[in-house]
Order: sequence, then structure tokens, then C-alpha cells
Amino acid sequence: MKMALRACLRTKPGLTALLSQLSCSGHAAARRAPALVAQRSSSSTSQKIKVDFDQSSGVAVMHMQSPPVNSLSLEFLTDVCIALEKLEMDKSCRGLVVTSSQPKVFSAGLDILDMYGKSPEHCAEFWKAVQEMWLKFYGSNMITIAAVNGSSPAGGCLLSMTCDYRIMADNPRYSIGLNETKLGIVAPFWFKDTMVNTVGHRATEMALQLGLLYSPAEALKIGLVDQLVHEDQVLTTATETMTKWLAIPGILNISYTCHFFHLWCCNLVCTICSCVCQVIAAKKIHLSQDF
Ligand SMILES: CC/C=C\CC(=O)SCCNC(=O)CCNC(=O)[C@H](O)C(C)(C)COP(=O)(O)OP(=O)(O)OC[C@H]1O[C@@H](n2cnc3c(N)ncnc32)[C@H](O)[C@@H]1OP(=O)(O)O
Repeated sequence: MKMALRACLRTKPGLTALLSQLSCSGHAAARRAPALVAQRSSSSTSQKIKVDFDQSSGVAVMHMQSPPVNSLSLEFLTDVCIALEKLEMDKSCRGLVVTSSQPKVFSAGLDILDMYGKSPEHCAEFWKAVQEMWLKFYGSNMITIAAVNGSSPAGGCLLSMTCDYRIMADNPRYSIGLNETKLGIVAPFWFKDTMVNTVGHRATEMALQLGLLYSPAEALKIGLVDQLVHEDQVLTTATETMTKWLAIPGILNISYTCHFFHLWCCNLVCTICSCVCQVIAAKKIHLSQDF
């Protein structure tokens, strides 16, 4: 079954299809598929992901356990997506806390070794999986809380920003942010948009231009995380916070999530239109130079 789902994830024809599947038929179809219904007891989805589901509270905790630093490889991303999809299909699961089992690190971001020197086919699969993870978390019907119990650069920061709420360990040795610029990489626009939605336009501009990594205190100041707690309290605080969120009538939570996701889709359409306009303008300039 897992293999079939993996194959399904990997043959999706791109972001547009992912978006349309997520926003309309994908989730509904998945919910109807009895073979995909998650077990309601505590279960371990894969070696790299452990999911503890407490049926009485309706809260699942996803532990990322991909040593050494939970870097997001194609394999790991696929496992994360499968685990999330299973939880999404179980209507009794209303809240998800995502955290790390690795010491000192939430996630080191995209697996650099999985991006370098690979075939174009592998790169396409890889980026599809990154988008899939982002879409699944951002568009989730569950309340999602990131229990950031360690450093969370780049893609790790993105993962935490797709959650509804972020609690970080108050340890000045840890850092969080989109540091791609410092690595000589341009963060994709959907990384940028996710950050704009989290901390606003100006803070994102600074963060991306300078490739800033923030200490927990700085991250709290700009709103990149919502709460700092002692390292030992991150997970317990996350589950306590979840109780408060779940006390809000579910329909309202879902409606807000849809609202923000809708806003993002509108932005995407605008971005595409703007790109098309730029291409047309560039072609016109090119043509006028020919004459
Ligand atoms: C277009 C958008 C593109 C990209 C978005 C991205 O996400 S790119 C990835 C950006 N990630 C980073 O810049 C993080 C780099 N890593 C670190 O800063 C530190 O490793 C970290 C996470 C703070 C942990 O530090 P710590 O001191 O605990 O571990 P150490 O540095 O010794 O690393 C342990 C081993 O993990 C390997 N590793 C670290 N990060 C990655 C990664 N992103 N991908 C793959 N592998 C990674 C590191 O090389 C060490 O390996 P080893 O074999 O033990 O030497």
C-alpha cells in the first residue's frame, strides 16, 4: 500500500495538479478510500517517522527521526507525506504536533546531498516532494503545531511556518530562518510567501535579502515563532496549546485555514500573471531592438 501511495505521489504532474487535488477532490477522494484509513492506536509509520496518536484527545504527535539532522531527502519527504495523509484521512485526528527526535535539531532543511549531482528526473521528484510536503501541511484540515526543539534552518523553517503555531526551545544555541541566500540559493517564491504570511513583508524582505538565521529570542520578536519555552517543555506545551486550539469549533478553524490558503492561491495566480506579463514585455523589448 505504501509503495502504491509513493508511486501516486511521484506521478502527480506538478504544482498545478497538486493544488487542484488538494483544494478539491484529492482530500475528499482520499477520505473515501477505506484502505488508507490510519490505525487509531499508536503506530510507527516508517523508520524515519514515528506517529503517536492519542485517540481520546484526537491529537497525533509526529516525531521526525531521520539521523543525524532530519534533513529532508526525497525518501524522508515521502514518508512525511504518507504519514500526514494517513492522519488527514482519519477524521478522529484533529490536531497534529510535529517535532524532532534528533538532539539539537528540528530539521536541517532540504537534504543538500539529495539536491547535488542527481539526475534531472531525481531533481523533479525531489522538488515535487518538497512542494507536496508544503501543500499538505499548509492545506491541512488539522490544527498543526510545530514543537521546534532545535535548530531549524531553511526548509526546516519552512516546515515550521506551514503550521498554525510554533513553539521553540529557548536555547540561544539554536537558530531558525530562511538562510538560503547565504548558501547562494534563491528561496522559491512559495518559501517567501509563506514567510510573508508569517512575519509580514518587511521582515521577510530583510530575512531573505540577508539570509538571516534568528536566535529564538529574535524569532519571537519578529513573530517567526509564537512562544519560547524551556527545552524540556516544548512538547508538553505544544500538546497543552493544542487543547486550546481544539476547543474552538472545528468549522471555524477549517474556514480560517481555507481563507489563508485561498489568499495564497490568489497570490499564485497574480504571480503567474505577472511573470507572463514580464515575458511578453521582454519579448516586445527584444522585438523593438531588432528593428
Ligand atoms: C531553493 C531552496 C533551497 C534550499 C532550501 C534548503 O533547505 S537548503 C538546506 C539548508 N540547510 C542548512 O543550511 C543547514 C546546514 N546545517 C547546519 O546548519 C547544521 O548541520 C545544523 C542543522 C545546525 C546542525 O548542527 P550540528 O552541529 O548539530 O550538526 P553538524 O553540522 O555536525 O551536522 C551533522 C551531519 O549532518 C549533515 N547535514 C547537516 N545539514 C544537512 C543538510 N541540510 N543536508 C544534508 N546533510 C546535512 C552534516 O553534513 C553532518 O554530516 P557528517 O557526515 O556527520 O559530517
